[in-house]
Amino acid sequence: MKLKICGMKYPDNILETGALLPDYMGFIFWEKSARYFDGTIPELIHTIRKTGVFVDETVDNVLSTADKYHLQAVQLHGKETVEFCRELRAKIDAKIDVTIEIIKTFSIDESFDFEVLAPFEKVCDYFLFDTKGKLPGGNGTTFDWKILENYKSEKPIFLSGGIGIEEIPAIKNLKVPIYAIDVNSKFETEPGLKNTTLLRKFQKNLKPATLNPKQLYNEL
Ligand SMILES: O=C(O)c1ccccc1NCC(=O)[C@H](O)[C@H](O)COP(=O)(O)O
Repeated sequence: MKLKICGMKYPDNILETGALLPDYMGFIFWEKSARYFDGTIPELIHTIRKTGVFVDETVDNVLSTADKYHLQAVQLHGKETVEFCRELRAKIDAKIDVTIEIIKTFSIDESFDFEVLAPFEKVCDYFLFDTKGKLPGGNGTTFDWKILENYKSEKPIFLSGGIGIEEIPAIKNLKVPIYAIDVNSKFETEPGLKNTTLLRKFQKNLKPATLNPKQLYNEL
């Protein structure tokens, strides 16, 4: 199971967090966020996929930001449509020098209808399930994961929304194909500043040996 640490902001803290070798690191390119990123990303080991998080941006702005920061993944965290994702996918695929993953977020509450995902299957690489809240993201609350029983797709997901150390036992019992866990505010001392001691503890507790078989395929 992979780990994405989202909402990075400060260069020294980015380096310190990078030393934990997460699989993804997220940078928020939504100006209204307390974690809005407009700095310089320090050099990170290439195995960490730098991920830009966007909320209802234009395709061209997503692409130019991806170019500027050499992003390996873009996370669409607003109400982006299937057509938007298709156009973005086509423009990314036309690039010969880079591959950029598309992660499409869906904000989940008790009435979420998983049928809406079907047309997105072919135009994005992963779904990310976050908790529906006041803000598009970073609300710090979990959703009721029981609703994931309605997820019938084989597409691996990023599980997100208020995840902290206490959630690990429940994560290990989930029967959905989890590709990555996305963490953010539960590991902060202030918005954008991550507590690496706590993150290390989380990583250690999320070890693959204790995952269920459906989750383990991601480790092969
Ligand atoms: O974190 C933000 O400030 C944010 C603002 C607007 C859109 C997305 C944002 N975060 C994206 C993420 O991937 C977060 O990790 C995700 O929402 C979970 O955050 P949290 O509930 O704090 O764990």
